[in-house]
Amino acid sequence: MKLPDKYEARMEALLKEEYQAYIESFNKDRYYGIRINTLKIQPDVFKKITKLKIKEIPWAYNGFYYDKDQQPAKHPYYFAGLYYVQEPSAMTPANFLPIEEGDKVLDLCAAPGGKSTELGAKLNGTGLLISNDISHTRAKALLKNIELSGITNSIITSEPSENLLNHFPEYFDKILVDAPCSGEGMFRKDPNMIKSWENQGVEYYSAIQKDIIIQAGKMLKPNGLMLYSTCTFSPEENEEIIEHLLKEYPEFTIEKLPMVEGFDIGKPEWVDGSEELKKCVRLWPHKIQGEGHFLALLKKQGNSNGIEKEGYKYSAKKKEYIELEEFINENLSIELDYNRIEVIQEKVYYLPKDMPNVKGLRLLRTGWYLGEIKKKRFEPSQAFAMGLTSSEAKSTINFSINQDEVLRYLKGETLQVESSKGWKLVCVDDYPLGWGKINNNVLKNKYYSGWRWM
Ligand SMILES: C[S@@+](CC[C@H](N)C(=O)[O-])C[C@H]1O[C@@H](n2cnc3c(N)ncnc32)[C@H](O)[C@@H]1O
Repeated sequence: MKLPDKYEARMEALLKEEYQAYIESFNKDRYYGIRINTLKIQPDVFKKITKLKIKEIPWAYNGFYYDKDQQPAKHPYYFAGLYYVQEPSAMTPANFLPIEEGDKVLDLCAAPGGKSTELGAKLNGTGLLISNDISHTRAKALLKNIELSGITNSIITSEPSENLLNHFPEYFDKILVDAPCSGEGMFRKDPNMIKSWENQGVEYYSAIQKDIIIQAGKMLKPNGLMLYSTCTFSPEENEEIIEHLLKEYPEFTIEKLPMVEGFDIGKPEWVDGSEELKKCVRLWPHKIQGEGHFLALLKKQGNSNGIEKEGYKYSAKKKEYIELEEFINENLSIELDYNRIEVIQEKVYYLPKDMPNVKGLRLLRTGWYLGEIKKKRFEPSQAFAMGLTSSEAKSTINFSINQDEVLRYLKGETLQVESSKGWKLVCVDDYPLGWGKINNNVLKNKYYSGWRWM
């Protein structure tokens, strides 16, 4: 791999005697990982049911390496949302941000959702997750991953950080800023990053990151925690950004992060910064089995309770959702708080508890999209299926992983299945994949066409 001369010279000047080991890491293979979605399955249970050859990642209790000749994204368990395919080092930011159930969490730069899906799993259906990305196109991929993971308490926005700040000053308990960066830590994984580094380098991103971290800081409640991460090495995008926050905002302190074997500390000497920066963490491809990353956990000191935002005015009217209620009574054993239902142009959503007022924001999703009312009938959505467990459905079609019907279902085929008439939650080994409707032992396939197995 040919790295830009300018880049090599910078890295040599920074790394000195370590530089050779760093450069040699480019001759080795990159590492591949999956992260288990604990909303759906625990890692020890997954280990028992999977045929993938996997090995624990030391810094992520739910992360596993897999061999590169395997294709985990081409497996029905992936379609059931049991795991997310993620570069191993990229598992650190969401794993190291201590989320507690009930927290209000912001993932500011969230697409395509590698970290949001873990934050949502840690919330375990409680609190609120706002996942945002300035890019509308990338936010659509985020939406898919949130839905596939079965996260039901999230709001997906597509806004620049300053707009979010206008809505949410001192509102969040936890914030993840996985900042846009020059991507130096991903050169081995994705050589296309080199071109983009040459086009928009370190200084371009450093200026953006300085704005973003200050805006994020203002959205954090006193006593809240914010994790800043990048997948790049340049001090201008890492220690310098943290130093900038501490100068502008002396209420912030750097908190210690777990140090796993091979992790390196922050480098104050690279930015003429305070010794505190040593509490930041650096991941290097020549020291660990993963790509490059930078992490800093920041606490905002203070003792107010933050600024409570005006709550959302739930306005559910029974006549709007009567078909949904009928569908649930007939097919499911779940209890919904019907006050939280919202119907917009026949589309039915289950809004998060403690939903904030989001008027004026560009929204891709508010809460759990349950389905559509079509001709006085409720038609459940793919996202509804993904947020359920098999035991919550009164009637399922449960295929075992070895049955060829699983792939045929995921490809959208109509299947012959002996079963009673009506809606069925179609599952693989008891994990929901989507909906089907039986009539005369024929399963009409309701798997969302945009997600089909190709
Ligand atoms: C490193 S990527 C995020 C990856 C993501 N956290 C994940 O794990 O899948 C950075 C993201 O920041 C977004 N971004 C850039 N500028 C932004 C801004 N001002 N506000 C919010 N998002 C921004 C980009 O569109 C990009 O998707």
